[in-house]
Amino acid sequence: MASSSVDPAFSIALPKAELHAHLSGSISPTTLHEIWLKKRSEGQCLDLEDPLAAIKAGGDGFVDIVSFFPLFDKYIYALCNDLENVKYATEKVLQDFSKDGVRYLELRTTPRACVETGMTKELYVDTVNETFARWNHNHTGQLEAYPILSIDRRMSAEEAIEVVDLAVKYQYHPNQDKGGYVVGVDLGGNPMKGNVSIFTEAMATAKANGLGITIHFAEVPQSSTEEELNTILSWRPDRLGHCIHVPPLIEKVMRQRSTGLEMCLSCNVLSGLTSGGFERHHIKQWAQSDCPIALSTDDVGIFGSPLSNEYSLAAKYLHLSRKQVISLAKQAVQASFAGRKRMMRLLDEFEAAFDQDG
Ligand SMILES: CNc1ncnc2c1ncn2[C@@H]1O[C@H](COP(=O)(O)O)[C@@H](O)[C@H]1O
Repeated sequence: MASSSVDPAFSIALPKAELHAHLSGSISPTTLHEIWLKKRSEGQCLDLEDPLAAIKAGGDGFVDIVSFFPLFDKYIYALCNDLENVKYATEKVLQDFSKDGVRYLELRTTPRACVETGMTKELYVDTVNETFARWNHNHTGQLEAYPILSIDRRMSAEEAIEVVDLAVKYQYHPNQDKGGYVVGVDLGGNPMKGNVSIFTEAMATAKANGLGITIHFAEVPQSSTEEELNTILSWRPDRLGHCIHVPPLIEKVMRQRSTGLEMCLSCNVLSGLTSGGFERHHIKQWAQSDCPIALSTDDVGIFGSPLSNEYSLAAKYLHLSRKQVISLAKQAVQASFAGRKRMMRLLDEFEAAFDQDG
């Protein structure tokens, strides 16, 4: 492999670890379109617009953040409201990440129920876990995938504990094959909603059971009060996602702890969560710290930027050589909840091949 610039072929070939992607936001418009056609042929979803028209970014790929969150509740969840389609969409998402050269994936999802189809939260998690189990079994040596269960900020304390209980029930234990693949718990959802302090008990239970903890952090000014951020830090999270509006004192603690950071460039820029475009993205400030950075896609089905493109963007805006891009990919592995040894080996092999040719 010649030592030239970071082009798309290089970014796809790079063995990548994706740590911050939402299952329902990673379903491609094409897959949603297929589900929509199937449902319509069965006389369902007749009032729902074609996903190929409904999920469209505006000019320059801009996605309006106000209509972003309702897109899930009103649209994507109406299509993926039964176990058959949840399974189908999950398989398609795993295939899409694999095609993009992702070799390790932590995919987060919120347990969801639907009375009309008989889908319970437990059946939802069971179906997702089973799909991951089958994938990992049938694709050894390719993409290795693990679910993370998300608590939504709108949930009650009891609902959050229910999510953690499911995560424990389906937890991944590396040395004993119990069939579970869940490696962690996330807190996400609309950052304008909720009071995070009610989730302290749920997070303590997750931690006590050895699950990884990752939290959406300082996404908008309203969710960036010192009170909220200090509450989250008191849970000793392993990783933090987005980290846009971090006050200096909080930043100091994160740097001291070398907390893993999930950075979603396209999501932040295209949704207007950050200002100043890619050029002024806060990844530049964190690149100078000891915090491992995991470049991530967040919702590739909506923002349309696969992980390989996120690496190309980082190379362009941080002015990275191929060697430095490989180091960045290793940082993501350092922050992962499983599979580190295998991924480091893959990246070392990739680097050695690159050294020989370059
Ligand atoms: C700006 N980025 C974001 N910030 C916060 N939460 C987000 C998000 N993007 C997605 N979600 C959360 O993920 C759910 C969809 O996937 P699952 O149904 O769980 O698989 C959304 O309902 C929202 O709660």
